Amino acid sequence: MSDQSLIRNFSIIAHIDHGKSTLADRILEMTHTVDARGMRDQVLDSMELERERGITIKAQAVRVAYTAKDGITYQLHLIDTPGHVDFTYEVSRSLAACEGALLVVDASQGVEAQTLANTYLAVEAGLEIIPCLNKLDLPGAEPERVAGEVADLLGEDPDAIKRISGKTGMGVEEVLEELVLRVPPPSGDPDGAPRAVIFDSEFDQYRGVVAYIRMVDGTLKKGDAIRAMAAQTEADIDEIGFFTPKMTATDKLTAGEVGYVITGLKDVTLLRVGDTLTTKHHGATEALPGYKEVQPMVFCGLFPIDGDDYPDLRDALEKLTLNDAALDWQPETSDALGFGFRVGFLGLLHMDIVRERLEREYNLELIGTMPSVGFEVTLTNGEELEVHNPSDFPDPQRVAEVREPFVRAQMLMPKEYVGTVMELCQEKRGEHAGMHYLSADRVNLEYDLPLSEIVMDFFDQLKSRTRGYASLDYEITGMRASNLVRLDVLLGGDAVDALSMLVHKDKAYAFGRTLAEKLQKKIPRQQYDVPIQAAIGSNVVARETVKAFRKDVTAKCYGGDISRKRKLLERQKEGKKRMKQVGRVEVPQEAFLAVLELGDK
Ligand SMILES: Nc1nc2c(ncn2[C@@H]2O[C@H](COP(=O)(O)OP(=O)(O)OP(=O)(O)O)[C@@H](O)[C@H]2O)c(=O)[nH]1
Repeated sequence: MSDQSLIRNFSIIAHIDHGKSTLADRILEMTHTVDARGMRDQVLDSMELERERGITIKAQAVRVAYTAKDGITYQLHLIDTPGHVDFTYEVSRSLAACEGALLVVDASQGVEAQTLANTYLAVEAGLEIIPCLNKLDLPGAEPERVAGEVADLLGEDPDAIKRISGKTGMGVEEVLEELVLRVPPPSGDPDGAPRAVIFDSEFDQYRGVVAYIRMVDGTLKKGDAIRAMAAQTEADIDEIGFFTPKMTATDKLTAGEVGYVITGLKDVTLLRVGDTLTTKHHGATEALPGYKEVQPMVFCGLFPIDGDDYPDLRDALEKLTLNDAALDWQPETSDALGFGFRVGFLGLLHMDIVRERLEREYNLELIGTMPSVGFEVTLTNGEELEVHNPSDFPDPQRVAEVREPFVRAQMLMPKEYVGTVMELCQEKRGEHAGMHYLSADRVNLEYDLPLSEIVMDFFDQLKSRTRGYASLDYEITGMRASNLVRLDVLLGGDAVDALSMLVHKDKAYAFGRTLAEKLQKKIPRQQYDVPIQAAIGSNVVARETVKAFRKDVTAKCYGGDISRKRKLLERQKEGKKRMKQVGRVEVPQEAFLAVLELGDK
């Protein structure tokens, strides 16, 4: 089918847990896209980790045939979007492949930070937005209040907003009717030079890179020689098709359609999200707008506990990179931790996911250093540096200016928490940027904050100070000059490079003192006293000592029960697993993250 007037391309956008995947499942079920037997919950979240964590990481696209009440069968493409702040760019590209969006808001919760962020992205992309209040089956649902919030956000009539339950299916059909009526069909040129936007790409071990595309103009056919305009990649189309949600091969995709191409390329960076595909011969000369190379924003060092695993860690990173164009890494040597890699991520969730996959799927035991952001440094001789690792920070004498990334954060919360959240933002060097009421008692607070503070423990603090009631979203707004200094930690007199960090000068002393206290509790007793010092340059700002231990763990066994003794020794070994020998001192993984707990003294 290629009559554009019958195509509707849409996404479902929502705050985390508001029920996006459940609604998608219901739509697939109601349109018989997936039969009852093939139906498992959340068909669209295919990655194992994704399922386990209940979050959507990869955007997916399914073709659905829907016969509306007017008797016409429409071809709907449901494009799933990642639901997390780390993947904003991917969300924006998925939305660029659509003409409409279903905005799902949990009627027992209300408008949250990602509701706003995703709505803004959808408005920016010029989409027709159909709001739905979800989870109406819950006794705690407050559709009237939440309809008011959504109505304010979109300028809609609160009574016209759909009331649905993704769980029971109530109201879902009405939403599809509305979608067919209100979302405009695609309007590209079916006879023009082919142009398709890549809104996702993934690596399949057997088939190579699968690029998810939305045809904007013209036609792409099996066998066509194609070109990715930004990456300058050329390849032939081995297979072209669409998702039902199974991959279903076809001979061509034409303007308005959504599907995939397989080319045999082996590296996702060759077909990047946001790039435009055209044909090599008689192709388009102008790419579709909006392509951007994503930059890693958060960095951390990853080191194998057992140095022999270094080559395995490299292999594992290479494999993950095949499927993750946003992952960036290079070898790093640390005096303390040996050989490892400095890895760049889009954000903290991305970092957690990659670490977990390395440990789980590749069986690696890793020490991860404190996450840090990328800094820009201008030296006194005018030279510019990018610093991704605090231990590479130049001698302060040579530094003319340091700049760090700032974000504009939006925090939504009940009004009684505004005071405590403002206090938190001030502590984290925030600048107030705005505040308004969403409804009588819910407030949207905006602050400009350094990303480095968010990376530390901001989200946890926000959650704990608002008893879980606040939601957060942010976007990077640019670099700003800051007065930062490097704080070093010395164990047994030796500086441990992996524990260095950049902190604001005004906070450095207090920070150093608390950090030394935390480390003193984290580092187990050893055969001798271990002095811990925090220093800025040669200036020691704090000092603590881990006293030598007096008792042997096995001393209590009286040498009698040999199996018990072995067990104890084994347990001790187990506990040591996540230890790293740093000079003469054994340091556990948690010490490297001690700084994350500085807030909750
Ligand atoms: N009672 C009720 N629960 C629902 C409904 N829709 C979703 N849920 C539940 O809400 C939780 C989150 O639903 P999901 O569909 O996973 O939410 P999501 O928005 O896809 O979440 P992310 O993928 O993390 O963005 C799950 O426990 C669902 O079972 C509904 O209509 N009624």
